[in-house]
Amino acid sequence: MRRWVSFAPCCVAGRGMVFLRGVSSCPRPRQPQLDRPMDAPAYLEAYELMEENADVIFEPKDMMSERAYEGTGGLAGQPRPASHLPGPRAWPIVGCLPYMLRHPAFDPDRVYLFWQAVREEFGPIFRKDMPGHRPLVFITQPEDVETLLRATLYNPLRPGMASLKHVRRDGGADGKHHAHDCLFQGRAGILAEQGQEWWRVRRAVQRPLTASPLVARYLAQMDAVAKDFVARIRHVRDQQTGEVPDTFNTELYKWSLESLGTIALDRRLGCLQQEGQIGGGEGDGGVLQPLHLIHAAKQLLRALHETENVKLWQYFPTDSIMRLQEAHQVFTETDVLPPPSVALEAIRATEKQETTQRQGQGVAAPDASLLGTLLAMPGLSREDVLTFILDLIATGIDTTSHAVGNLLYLLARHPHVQQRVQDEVTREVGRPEHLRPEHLVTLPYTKAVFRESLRLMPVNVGLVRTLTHDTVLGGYLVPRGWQVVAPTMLLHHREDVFPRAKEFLPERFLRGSPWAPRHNFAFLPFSYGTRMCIGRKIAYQEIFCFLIRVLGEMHVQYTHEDVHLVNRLSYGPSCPLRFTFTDRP
Ligand code: HEM
Repeated sequence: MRRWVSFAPCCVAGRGMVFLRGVSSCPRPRQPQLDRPMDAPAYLEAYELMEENADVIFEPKDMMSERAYEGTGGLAGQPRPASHLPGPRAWPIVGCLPYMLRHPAFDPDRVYLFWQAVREEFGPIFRKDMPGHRPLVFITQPEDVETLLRATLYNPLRPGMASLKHVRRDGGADGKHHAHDCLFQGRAGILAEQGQEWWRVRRAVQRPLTASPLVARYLAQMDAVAKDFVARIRHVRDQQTGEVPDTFNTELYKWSLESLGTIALDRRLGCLQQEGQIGGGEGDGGVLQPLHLIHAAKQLLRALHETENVKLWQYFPTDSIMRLQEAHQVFTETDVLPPPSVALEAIRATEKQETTQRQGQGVAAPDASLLGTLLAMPGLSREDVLTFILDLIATGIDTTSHAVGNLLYLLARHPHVQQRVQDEVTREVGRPEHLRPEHLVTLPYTKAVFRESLRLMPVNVGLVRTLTHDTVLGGYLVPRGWQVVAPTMLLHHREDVFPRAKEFLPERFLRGSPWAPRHNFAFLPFSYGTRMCIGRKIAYQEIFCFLIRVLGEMHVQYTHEDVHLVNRLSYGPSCPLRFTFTDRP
């Protein structure tokens, strides 16, 4: 069965009001109608909350060119009807499948090559009709991305994750009763839910997840994980050549799970222990062993990728949906597997601890953990917290491990950039026993390198929204209910927006650069608005601990075949990342 890409949330792309400020000098192509449902006051709150929690990862002063974008802008006159949208020929029932499957650029692992070819043939906005779907509109101009995201700001409907919803909501693929049926109570969590139900949870978890002091409380643990990863590299690399084995992608994955576990599960899991030492994680009370956990997390992500791409599970229980259900249970059920689920166990431990610490009812202690804060949050049930933690695990592992893998690859291929990062890290941070929050904000060049790596080799496949009202995009009136996709690769590689777009030029993200992006909505790695990535602060902290510790101690080289991106739940590397690590003096 051939696969075609779907848009899982983490594939999909940020910043908050930074952009609103930064964009003021860009011409406003069109005035999108704002979807502000008068009968839904909760959504109105979203706007204020977004402003308060504007992304502070990328400071506007560091970030954007003030130059106006000189693109084609809006089209004068009446918009054309959607029926005039260009695109591959669509046949009754099969849509444009025959065109796609016969196209020389079509590769199910690299769908962006096909999209690029279609853009060349049909222009910057095109329509793709697929069997069983409403028409899908692809937009590749930053002005249209701005229109789309502003138009859906108050009610960001993101399609996808139907299989996760099925497993959580409808009692699982096998139709049997599972313990998690009562856990999820028919609710599917922020990844899969839309509208009021999505917002009910998102508004409660938004503040703790994006509050700098709370995330910074985990800096010491994430730093310890990064240091353990350096030791792990030394352990797994060839002692003569320094080259790591072709399982290194899995090592990155272990780092990511271990690092995320410090905040999401409030514990060290033990994924980076050397083989001889692997047992239960620290303070685990007998929960799953690290290797089982890694296996379950991998199975969850792989199965989710499959179920989101081939949806035969809607008609009968497929192997992929059964695997998704099985992996999901590993994190939730207490009676299926003898070791209690790691997520439930973490919640129980936190509840026990918090009950003794909490003075008043429903108020978390000032230094409460993320789990403790969420459990004390009014309006969030214990089941909501569990579901949310699972959502963090589902989205937070392959995104950061792929981002770091891509970054190491680009640094290995550009030794002069690597040298500059190392010089900056040595000068500004050195090799302290413990990293402090201020260390992470004194590395402008390293930040620029991180951004440029997310531009050239993005993690997110694209941003997707279902239109909640008719919207003019690229001069066409696209009807409400249609899905619109902004594919990252096609935006990030535009020569007119990113001069010398094919080159790795971190300087473009430094102030005053002649290669600076020409439009703010062309580069949204964490998306924009109320539905933007909620884990971006965590991702940033994890990745900077990694960079400081690994590049502070080692040089990285890569001598094998070129790496390109393949689409999974997020874009990942096409081959094993067999880096060579040598110790710096
Ligand atoms: C480099 C790393 C990452 C990138 C590039 C990234 C990017 C994204 C993007 C583009 C979205 C979709 C936003 C939209 O539809 O507008 C998203 C959503 C999300 N991300 Fe991330 N992400 C990263 C890391 C993480 C991490 C580490 C976590 C967890 C700790 C996480 C948790 C989530 C969740 C839960 C959502 C869904 C939010 C919602 O629907 O309300 N992400 N991310």
